[in-house]
Amino acid sequence: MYQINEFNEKAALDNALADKVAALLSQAIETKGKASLAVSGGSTPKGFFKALSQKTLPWKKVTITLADERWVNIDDDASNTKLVHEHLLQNNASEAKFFHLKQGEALTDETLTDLNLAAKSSLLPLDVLILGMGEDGHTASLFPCSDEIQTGLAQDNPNALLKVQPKTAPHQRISFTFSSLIKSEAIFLHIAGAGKKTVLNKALGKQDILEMPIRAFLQHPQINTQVFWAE
Ligand SMILES: O=C(O)[C@H](O)[C@@H](O)[C@H](O)[C@H](O)COP(=O)(O)O
Repeated sequence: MYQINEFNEKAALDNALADKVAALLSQAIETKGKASLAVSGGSTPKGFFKALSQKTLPWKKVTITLADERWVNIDDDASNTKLVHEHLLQNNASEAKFFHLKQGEALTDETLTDLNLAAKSSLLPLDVLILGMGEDGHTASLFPCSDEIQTGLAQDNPNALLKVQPKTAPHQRISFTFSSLIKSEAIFLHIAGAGKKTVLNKALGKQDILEMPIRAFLQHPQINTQVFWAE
């Protein structure tokens, strides 16, 4: 299921999403003493990150991570870790903890196993998940072009994370699996621009999740993905 929340301009969208996420994180902290948030990279979220970073909440009790990461050095401009440190882990949110997906030099099977164990024990299920969407309907690093897409979307995949080698985007990736992301308490799809609305309408028009992986979230019968969109 999904619900579309439309805004007249991106600043209003970013502020509304930041308000909503701040409230959900505060609620999780009140309920269980901690909260976890996974965000996506790309160009869309910078304004949202800045707005969220300025919110007043017990940030020391929040752990932030990424829905996916490019396996590059964290000082590389392509790094989502760099993006989050420069735009979200600032201001009040600088007190939050960060769970690094990019750990070590090579993404070896051993590294992946260690990350899976750590994510499952200290992070999952997520309280709040912010997804982006590419023009091809990928989300996180669940790319339709990748050989790993069926594994990445498998509802019974016991793993939290997987390696992905997209064919239409640069860099080896590490991504949370659909099976781990769909268990998030609250899921948002954050998109902006007319082009992304066209992609969203295409995603809503058919069922094939291998063609457009974002469909696996939008058409899930129990999970209500909140789409936040502005022109
Ligand atoms: O690592 C990444 O690139 C993201 O996690 C990816 O899933 C992103 O959210 C979409 O590609 C949308 O990116 P834009 O916001 O740049 O359109």
